[in-house]
Amino acid sequence: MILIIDFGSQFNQLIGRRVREHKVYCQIAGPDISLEQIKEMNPEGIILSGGPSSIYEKNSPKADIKILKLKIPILGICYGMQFMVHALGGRVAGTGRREYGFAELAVKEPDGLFKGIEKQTTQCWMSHGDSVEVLPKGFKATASTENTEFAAIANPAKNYYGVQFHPEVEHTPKGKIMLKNFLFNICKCKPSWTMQSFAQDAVDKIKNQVGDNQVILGLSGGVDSSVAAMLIYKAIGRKLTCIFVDNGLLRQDEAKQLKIRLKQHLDINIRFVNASRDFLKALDKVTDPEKKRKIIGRVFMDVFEAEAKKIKDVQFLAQGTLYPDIIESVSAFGGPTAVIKSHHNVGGLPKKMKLKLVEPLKYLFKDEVRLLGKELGLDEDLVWRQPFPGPGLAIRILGEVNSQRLKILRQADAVLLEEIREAGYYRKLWQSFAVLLPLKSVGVMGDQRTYENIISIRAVTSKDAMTADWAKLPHKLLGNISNRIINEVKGVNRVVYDISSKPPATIEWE
Ligand SMILES: Nc1ncnc2c1ncn2[C@@H]1O[C@H](COP(=O)(O)OP(=O)(O)OP(=O)(O)O)[C@@H](O)[C@H]1O
Ligand SMILES: O=c1[nH]c(=O)c2[nH+]cn([C@@H]3O[C@H](COP(=O)(O)O)[C@@H](O)[C@H]3O)c2[nH]1
Ligand SMILES: NC(=O)CC[C@H](N)C(=O)O
Ligand SMILES: [Mg+2]
Repeated sequence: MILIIDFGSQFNQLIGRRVREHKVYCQIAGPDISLEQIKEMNPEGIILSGGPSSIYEKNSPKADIKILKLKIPILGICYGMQFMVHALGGRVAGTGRREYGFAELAVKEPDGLFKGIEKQTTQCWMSHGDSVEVLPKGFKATASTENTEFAAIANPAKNYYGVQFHPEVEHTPKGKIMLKNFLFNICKCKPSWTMQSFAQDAVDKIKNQVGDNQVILGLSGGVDSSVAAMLIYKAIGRKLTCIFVDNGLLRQDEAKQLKIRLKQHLDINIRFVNASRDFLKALDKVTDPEKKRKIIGRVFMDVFEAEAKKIKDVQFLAQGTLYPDIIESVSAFGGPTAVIKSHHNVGGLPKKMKLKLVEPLKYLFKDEVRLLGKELGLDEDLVWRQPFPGPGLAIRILGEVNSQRLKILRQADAVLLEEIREAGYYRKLWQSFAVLLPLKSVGVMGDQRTYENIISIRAVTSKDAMTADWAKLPHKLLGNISNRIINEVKGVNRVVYDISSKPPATIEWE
């Protein structure tokens, strides 16, 4: 396995992905990971990620410099390389020669990271203000750009490599080869990590973690929690009880349909709990998005704890949390990445919890979970279900959430989904849904003045929800959706289309 030490780069999840694309398992840890922990993990190689800080600043994140004595190959990327240089006695400084975006990389020798890259120059993608000025002993420059003499460095005797640019982004076209060289030629990894081996590993880990205890799992009918349920069921069988919570924030007929479907496809203990009243009561008059999310996280937990009490020996709560849920929710390792929004299952959880978490998917991305689902034999329909957030319609009703507004949004959303499905767009889109705005506008219907609600259509394409683009839906389809919503949903007289990407917007509106 490869250990990635995260200094707060926006791209660290991408590094992980790239490593796994080469069928090598990896884990990401904060710079505060101890030497003992690293030894226990016994990685074949360590990748030090980039980060927003400058190494010569007093409080910049630093890993234990003893990792440089472990005789494990190291690849430092950007800040990661600067950390390594600084720790080994070289010099890093803000030279004023900043580089953002494309740069032409002149490779000195097709060896080490650059093995197989025959061409003398290739493109790379840069994002830095600091540069290496003096190399530590034993290092040489292996590539440079116009502004950066030490764009890539190596100490082959020790298997230490550093790059100032980012090999993990798509804009470095040969980045894949460089990472491959690091993994297979330098670290001598074997490409043996597959979804199958991941599943086996995950099952073993679950067994270890929970022992003879009972586990409850929040089952939403989405792909993540369904896959988590299958893994845990494999590990502990009937000691798993799934709990499906109707929080009153689900889409039209969803609770009913899910009940039927879940029973059909997953032969597992499932309890259905209707807690709509608790959720709606707690959300009464609340308009702030983060408050809504925290309230929902808390009520979910109240329900889970109450259910746990009804079963003997429950100490664990399992969830289908994925890596992007965590990235956006927490300021990673107390450090540099910012909180974007509190996903109900991560940042929305209460600080003190009686139940311990089991989250077998927390290092995976959605497309990986879908592959895993397929591998485990999960029903096609479930594998390809569009994601639906736990806080449900509450974060798609801007402003107050009440039963009247829920009714409007449910109807509009049902029309939208029906049209999207009929037009053959459901699977092509990451998500497609309706949002109810906290505004009214004037219209004229049957010669009468109306003053009614506005629905926004949101449809996006994405690979992993970290970034997303608004979908270029055909005008005819948009027209049909708009017509039908205005005609069929009482209380709506205007429909708009959201044409913002993520970033700078997010997929959900709250
Ligand atoms: N209605 C619900 N009842 C029980 N647990 C839920 C419910 N909604 C969400 N959860 C829990 O919160 C986790 C995160 O929700 P999320 O929507 O991200 O995942 P999912 O529903 O499993 O999959 P998808 O992203 O495809 O909807 C779920 O995996 C599940 O454990
Ligand atoms: O289970 C969830 N609990 C949450 O609190 C939550 N918030 C956002 N999402 C889903 O995450 C993806 C990214 O959403 P954003 O671009 O809005 O951050 C999108 O797919 C969102 O639907 C959530 N899922
Ligand atoms: N992307 C990075 O890792 C940047 C490193 C450092 N902050 C610099 O500006 O050089
Ligand atoms: Mg969901």
